[in-house]
Formats: sequence, C-alpha cells, structure tokens
Amino acid sequence: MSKAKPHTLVSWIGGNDLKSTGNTGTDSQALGPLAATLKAHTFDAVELLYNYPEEQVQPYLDWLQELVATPINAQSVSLTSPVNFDEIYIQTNQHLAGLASEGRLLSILLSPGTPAMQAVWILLGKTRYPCRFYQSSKEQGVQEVDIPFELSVEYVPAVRGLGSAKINQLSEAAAPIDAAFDDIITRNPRMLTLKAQAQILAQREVPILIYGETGTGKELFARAIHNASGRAGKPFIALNCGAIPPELVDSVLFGHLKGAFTGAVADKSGVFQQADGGTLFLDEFGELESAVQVRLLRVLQEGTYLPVGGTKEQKVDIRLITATHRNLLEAVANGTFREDLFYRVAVGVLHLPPLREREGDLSLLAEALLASFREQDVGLEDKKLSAEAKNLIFKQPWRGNVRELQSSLLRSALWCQGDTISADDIRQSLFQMPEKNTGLLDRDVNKGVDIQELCDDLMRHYIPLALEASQGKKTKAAQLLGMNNYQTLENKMKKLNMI
Ligand SMILES: Nc1ncnc2c1ncn2[C@@H]1O[C@H](COP(=O)(O)OP(=O)(O)OP(=O)(O)O)[C@@H](O)[C@H]1O
Repeated sequence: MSKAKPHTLVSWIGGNDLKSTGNTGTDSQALGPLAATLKAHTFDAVELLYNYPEEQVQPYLDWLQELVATPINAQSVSLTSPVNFDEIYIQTNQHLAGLASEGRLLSILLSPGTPAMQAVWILLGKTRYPCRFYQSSKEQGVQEVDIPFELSVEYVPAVRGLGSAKINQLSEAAAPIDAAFDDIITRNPRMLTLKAQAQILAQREVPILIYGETGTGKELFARAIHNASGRAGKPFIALNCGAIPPELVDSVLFGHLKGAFTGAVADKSGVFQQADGGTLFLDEFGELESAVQVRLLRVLQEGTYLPVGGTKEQKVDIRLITATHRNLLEAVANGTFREDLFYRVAVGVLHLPPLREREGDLSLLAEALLASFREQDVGLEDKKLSAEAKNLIFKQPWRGNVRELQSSLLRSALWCQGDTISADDIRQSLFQMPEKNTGLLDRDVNKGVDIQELCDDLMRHYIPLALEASQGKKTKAAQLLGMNNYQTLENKMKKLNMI
C-alpha cells in the first residue's frame, strides 16, 4: 500500500504575522493569518519563507511552535525588494519544486506577504504545482479559496504561435514525470526542467544529443528516455566510442563477415544490428574520427549500412542517442567534427549541468545513494552520515560529479568502523587531484583557465575558515570575508552548494 502524501502548508511570513508574536486569542486578527490558519486546519508540516531579519523572525517562530504541534520549517530568503517579481519567482519556484519532488500534497496560504508574492503563488499553484489555496481575513476568518480559472488550460491553447524558448518554459509545467525517470534524483529546478524535456523527447522519434561532464548522468538519461519511449520493449545498447581501438571501430559499429580481416574467424554483429528496433547510445561521440563520421551520417540518412567485408546493405531501425563531454559546436567550428552530422544528431539537445551547479542536490543525492547502499548490502544497513561528514561533502568540488560522489560514499561506508560515517572516513575516500587543488596561480593559461571555478575554489576554502573563526556567526564571517552582510554570504554558500 502506498503511504499517504504529507499535506504541507506553504507560506511567506508576513508583517501581520510578526506583529502577533506573543498574542493570545482565537481570531485571525490577534493571531495573524498564519497562526490562525494553523489553528483552523490540520496539516502534517509547515514550510515557511521569510525575508525579515532573523532577530524578528526567531521569537515569532518560537511562539508559533508553542501554539501548534505541526512541525515548522522556515527558510530565510534574500530578496533585494519584497516586490521584485523576478527574485520572488525564482525563490518560490525552487522551493515548491523541492517540496513537489518529495511527493508532498501542497497547500498555499496566500494572505501573508506582498501582492507580488501572492501573484507568484497563484501563477505557480495554478500551473506547475497544483495545490489548494487558503486565505485568512478579519471579516471572513480562514477559508479555502476557489480560484475558478485554469491557467494551464486557458493559456496553453494561445501558445501555438510562440517561439521555442517560450515553449521550453511551458514544457517545464509538463505532466508528472514518467516512472522511467524515477532513478534520476534531483530537486534542482534546472534538472527538473531537463527531466520534463527528456520525457517530451522520449515520445518523439528524434535523435538526441546529451552534453555534460563525466559522471553527470548522461547514460542514466539515455536509458530513462529509452524506457519511456515506444521502443522500451526492444534493446538498449550502449557503446563508449572513446574506448574502441581505431582499427576496430567499423567492426564494432557495423559488424563484420568471417574472413573480412585477420582474426575475423566468424561473422559478428555490430551495435547497429544489436540495437535494431531499439535505442543505440553512443557515448563519447565527439571522439569518432572523420571517416567514421561519414559512414555514420550515411546510416542516419539512408537507414542502411554495410558490414565490414560485406557487399549487401543491411537495413536498420534505431533511435540514436549520442553523448559527449566536449563542446561539439566548437569542434564543428574548428573543423574536427562534421557540421552535417552534428545537425543530424543534435535534434533534441539536453545539457546536463555539473553537480556543483545543481543547488539543492548534494544532500539529497548523498542520502539517496547511501540509502541504496543500505538496501543492496546488509553489511551497510545501519550506515549514516555524521554532520561533519555532510559538511565535508558540501565543501568538495566533485569534479567527477555523481559518479565520484557515489564511489567516494561507497568507499567511506565500507571503510568506516562503526555505523556513523565521519568526516575522516569521507576524507580518506576522496580521490586526491593535487594539480587541480593547488597552485591556483600556476595554471597554464594556454590550456584554458576556468576563472570562475578558481574563484569558487577560493570561496570553498575561505568561507569555512571564516565561519570557524567567527564561531558560526554569519554576520561576523561575512565581515571577515569583506562581504556587505550575512545574506551575501548565505547566497554565495547556497550557490556553492555549501548549505
Ligand atoms: N541524478 C542522478 N540520480 C541518481 N544517480 C545518478 C544521477 N546522475 C548520475 N547518477 C549515477 O552516477 C553514475 C554515473 O552516471 P552516468 O554513467 O549516467 O554518467 P555519464 O554522464 O554517462 O558518465 P560518463 O560521461 O563518464 O560516461 C551512475 O551510477 C548513475 O546511476
């Protein structure tokens, strides 16, 4: 039996809420809209956003938690102004995406906050994150609100004439993600959009190109697309093009006939034939030499190929998904990759961000990966992460992305003596890459320098030191780092996945 989804009330903390700190009474005027709603209706959890100073909010939260038993979680949000639509939209969208990905049933309390905040709630709650709405007023008390229009239905038909950027935006509001995509763990808004786009592509017979650094989940996406497509019952064949010796590439791709070359002792099928009817995933696609690129182009144009040593064209029906960590457009520009082949394979394009740019995903992934180790190995079933271990995980750049996180966590779980994985266990399980972690000023600029990444590395180094020196006080730590205020520091830390 599936578990009931926790019913969560989401709201900003407003000025009228803060004013009611310490009040007693029962009407919404005395308690403020938030407390009045929590008194009038039952929820399993409360998730609050605020952009007032901590000193004002903390006493309110203490008072509210004494008043109601519902567990309350509150998150500070830094806005340059409480009426800045752009910032409110980004913050609330991210917040709701996280909650929705946890499978919660959402209700939004509209009353606290500015009109801009209310407008954004309605926009998101009527499109991407279907929910109930509540409001609280002096005259009417607390009520569930019926908003009698369907933005997604009334608005989408008007969309046909829009450009693709707009359609991409709207695709973010697509139907629930297919179960084939369940293995892709994320609550990051950019990744959630990519999952939704991949699901749309899965239904179409178009070739797909997936960009991304090593370990970002390119093969995971390719498999999910295959499993969600009409070809799901047919083979999914994955091949790493970068790992095949050049003299064998043709044979591995197209197969060979007995006697075609020394060592060809029997007929052998290639990956095109093996994937017939299904999906062929060619990883490290950018590494293929130009002669092979020409032959591939032919298969894509004609749907036929010639096995090595063969004389008869073979017909094949595959969906091609290619992946690369290289910027193929650059390779096209400098002549090392065929432009015509590029446009053939890059019909649906998915660009997977590196783990360090997926705000909100590190802790979610670390916990989920550990849970999967616990499930797979009884020897690991009680392993959990200490707070210090989590902090160390946040500080790593994870250049090998999810794969590196996965293998480091597994090593630390295996090596750790007790049930709690310590920071030392994590430290010992990390791969040391001295030349990347040291000599910030000694890089060879001819090989290209990612200046932003170097700056991020400096921040990752000094922020924890400043926090330690200021006993965790963010305002003081921000001063030590020459930042204007603690919000700037918090924003930096969020961006670097440090909180
Ligand atoms: N979002 C994710 N959620 C859960 N597991 C993930 C996620 N992304 C990647 N993984 C896991 O990380 C590992 C590496 O992923 P995958 O092989 O798909 O990466 P890749 O980009 O194809 O790597 P490479 O370019 O090196 O071949 C796999 O075990 C995969 O299951």
